[in-house]
Amino acid sequence: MTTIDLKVLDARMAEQLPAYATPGSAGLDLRACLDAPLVLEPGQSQLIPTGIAIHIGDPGPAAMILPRSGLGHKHGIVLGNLVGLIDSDYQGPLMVSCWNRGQAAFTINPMERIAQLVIVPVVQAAFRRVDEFGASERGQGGFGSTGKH
Ligand SMILES: O=c1ccn([C@H]2C[C@H](O)[C@@H](COP(=O)(O)OP(=O)(O)OP(=O)(O)O)O2)c(=O)[nH]1
Ligand SMILES: [Mg+2]
Repeated sequence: MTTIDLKVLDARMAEQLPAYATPGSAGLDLRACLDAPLVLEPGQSQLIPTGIAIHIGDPGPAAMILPRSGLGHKHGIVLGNLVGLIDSDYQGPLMVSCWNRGQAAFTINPMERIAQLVIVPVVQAAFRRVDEFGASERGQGGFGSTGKH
């Protein structure tokens, strides 16, 4: 288990800090720290505060914000940026871009769970400039190039 510094920016979040719902959960649900219900019309997106900030402080891990499957599949509520990537040196408020890609208006209620945070390992790479790559089985083949006879 990795420990990450967290600031409570909205007092309501003090009672419900992000926590894994089950021992095997990969994601921690993020809540909409709204003062009033927010109606997202079809096609509309809105940046919503989560009431917390995190500082990972180590380039090894990063955090990703992903949609919740139920909201995305049943109601078309996904992320305006598709995936949110939280840098290890970011210290500002965690924000969720909610996008209603569906056909009907959807109301987000205060403190509703709107997305999930996943902590992932990151490899930072240095690039070594070369003129030729060593041979590989795939070479330059891509975009459906495999499995053809
Ligand atoms: O869904 C998101 C995505 C990003 N962030 C924060 C954390 C992240 O570290 C920072 C910058 O995000 P990103 O690098 O994806 O955005 P950018 O458009 O490249 O902005 P910047 O120039 O600040 O890097 O914004 C969020 O709070 N929520
Ligand atoms: Mg950036």
